[in-house]
Amino acid sequence: MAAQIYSGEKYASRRREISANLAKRPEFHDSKPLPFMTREEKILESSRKLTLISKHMNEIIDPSDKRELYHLNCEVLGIEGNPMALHGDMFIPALTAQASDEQQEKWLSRALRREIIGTYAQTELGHGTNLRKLETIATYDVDTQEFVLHTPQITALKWWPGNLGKSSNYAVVVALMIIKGKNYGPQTFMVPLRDEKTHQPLKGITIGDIGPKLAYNIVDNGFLGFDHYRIPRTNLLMRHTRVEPDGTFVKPPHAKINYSAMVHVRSYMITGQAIMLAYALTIATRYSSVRRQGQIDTTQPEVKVLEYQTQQHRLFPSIARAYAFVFAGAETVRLYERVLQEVETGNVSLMADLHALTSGLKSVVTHQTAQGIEQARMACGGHGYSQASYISEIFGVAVGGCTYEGENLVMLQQLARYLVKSAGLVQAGQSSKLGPLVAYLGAKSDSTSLIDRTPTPGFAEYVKTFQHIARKQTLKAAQKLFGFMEKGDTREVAWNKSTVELNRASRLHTRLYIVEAFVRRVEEVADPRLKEVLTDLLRLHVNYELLDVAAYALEDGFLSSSQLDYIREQLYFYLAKIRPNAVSLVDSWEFSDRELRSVLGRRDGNVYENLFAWAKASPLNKTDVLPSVDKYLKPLMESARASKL
Ligand SMILES: CC(C)(COP(=O)(O)OP(=O)(O)OC[C@H]1O[C@@H](n2cnc3c(N)ncnc32)[C@H](O)[C@@H]1OP(=O)(O)O)[C@@H](O)C(=O)NCCC(=O)NCCSC(=O)CCCCCCCCCCCCCCC(=O)O
Ligand SMILES: Cc1cc2nc3c(=O)[nH]c(=O)nc-3n(C[C@H](O)[C@H](O)[C@H](O)COP(=O)(O)OP(=O)(O)OC[C@H]3O[C@@H](n4cnc5c(N)ncnc54)[C@H](O)[C@@H]3O)c2cc1C
Repeated sequence: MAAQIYSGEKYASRRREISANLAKRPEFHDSKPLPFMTREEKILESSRKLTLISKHMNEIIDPSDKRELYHLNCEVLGIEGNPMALHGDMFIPALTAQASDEQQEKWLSRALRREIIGTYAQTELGHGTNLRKLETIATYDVDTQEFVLHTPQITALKWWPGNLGKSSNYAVVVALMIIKGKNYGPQTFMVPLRDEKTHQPLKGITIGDIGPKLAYNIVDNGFLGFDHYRIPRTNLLMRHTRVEPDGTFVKPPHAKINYSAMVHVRSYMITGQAIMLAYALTIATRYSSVRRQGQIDTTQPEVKVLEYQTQQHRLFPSIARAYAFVFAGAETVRLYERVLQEVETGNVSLMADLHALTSGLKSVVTHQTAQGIEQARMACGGHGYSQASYISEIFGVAVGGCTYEGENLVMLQQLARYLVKSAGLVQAGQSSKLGPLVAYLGAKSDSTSLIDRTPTPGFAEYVKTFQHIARKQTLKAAQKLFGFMEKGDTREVAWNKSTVELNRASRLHTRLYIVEAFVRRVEEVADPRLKEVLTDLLRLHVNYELLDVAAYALEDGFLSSSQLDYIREQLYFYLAKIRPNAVSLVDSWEFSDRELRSVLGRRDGNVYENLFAWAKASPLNKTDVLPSVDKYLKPLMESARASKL
């Protein structure tokens, strides 16, 4: 099953080898539990381990293999980030996709060797979503052939970029490019921030950390201001865009090619989110198979809480989602790598499809992942609330994905633009022009679903029902938009009046895609035992997801209430059928205890002994009487007692 999750036996067994290697190297392990450390201690500890990784990487992984590096980072550094998180996640991808060969020779090679540390500085105090209104300006000075970076007001300060505050000495900075008074929109520049020897900020640079956050606190998200700070013309990243010495602007082959680092993260983060969801579910499912509370049959002993249907309903649909997301994530990464290669040859035709797909997936997956992690926390009762479970940290890190790389409700609208265009083609009788991701929009729907009406061994009837729902909502939302425009609203006003419905269409389209990705993967599985288990999980998934959106199919009679009853019964049937495999389904992700960092979710299942040992290790328990008690509480109680006398 691990080979299914990790897209092949090769990587699944490499993960095992890497974990086994690390198990024998205590210097790579956390020196104490992360929840007991201050932010400063965590950053120091993470830097220590990062240095070890850099020194010994070649002994443990193939450094050219991104997935091996990712696994090494998960095991050793964990999810709370590290001082070079953005270096790998965005700085290198930005240089790879946007720097010219010459620039790559100069900077990318140094970045890969970790001679320099970089980040991606785009968001500002005043603007994150609306990139066209960024306020940092890069004005071209023809005389000196330099760009002058400047922060004209407080809202123009870069704000949020990961590892900008303290760790990075370079950044790919996004700024509005002004040449001879003309604004050429957001462009990307390679900018030195700190002296390479002393790490002191360079003259003209104001820089620092923005303070603690909900989670992800090992990362020093930072602020950055420029005071007429000069960089050479050749620091504009020039793989696709160019500015000649005389200030002539050479347009890229696609207007949004500079957004590639964002598309990179959106493509990869689907897998990252699936893994975080699977972390929380591993913890909660293992714990639920140890925790005994209450009886189902009063003549019998107390049961494991995993026997309760409500507990199964709380956890198993999310287990199915984690599998669905990891399968969909593998597809987005493949598409991203393909688009990257095609762009190299000047073919930008798939950029819009990739952007639409990743915008939708990013939004739906992060939202459902956060929901699933929070349910996993609640499934652990009181102990879920303790940081010993580590689920609150997993939630905090994962939920950041709803905001970063484009706020979810904004990114759903990006997909909606694509869907509306497609709906326009359908309306104009040009369905043959629809791309493969939206071809279903042009197909004719049956009048009713055949679920429970015809013997259906496969998933075709379910897929058709999801298609019907997504198609109906897309065409309806587009019609609403066109209707407002026909009545005289500008497109922008009409768009704003239709966005709730448009975003619903985007979600339904994306949920259809996730179901289809799951079906595609299950159909490929050759081993009959694995196929059976995955088919059960997929059955659970389609019934659960369909119930969740059933209103759309009920309102036009595509599904009847008796079909809905059938879907419900199927859901309950598969909850029970999956129960014996539940622990194996989470164990198949093969997370080591080191990687999970959860006292509650350890493989040995010794929950109570482990919790007690953890509590005893709490720094507060080093002394029996805390200084705060001596200083305040004792005098308080003493004076209360004295006043009573
Ligand atoms: C897209 C915007 C919202 C709007 O941009 P514009 O205003 O410029 O565009 P328009 O809305 O007018 O649209 C015009 C047109 O362009 C199309 N478009 C837009 N973007 C793209 C694109 N990227 N590609 C192609 N086309 C694009 C759009 O569709 C329109 O087309 P039509 O006219 O034809 O309809 C934009 O402003 C925007 O993107 N805003 C969001 C800003 C944002 O995302 N900021 C991100 C900042 S960086 C950040 O947040 C970093 C966080 C990093 C955290 C690190 C975590 C990493 C986790 C990694 C996990 C790895 C796991 C690996 C696992 C493994 O390996 O196994
Ligand atoms: C953990 C974390 C890490 C980050 N790392 C980086 C980084 O490394 N580099 C970097 O540059 N940035 C980074 N960011 C910033 C991040 O990319 C932005 O915060 C994000 O893109 C959202 O933009 P915003 O903050 O401007 O939100 P806003 O756009 O202000 O959103 C506020 C609300 O307004 C709504 N809204 C905004 N515009 C519209 C619209 N057009 N239509 C409808 N509703 C709208 C949103 O839906 C939301 O409800 C990070 C953020 C976080 C939380």
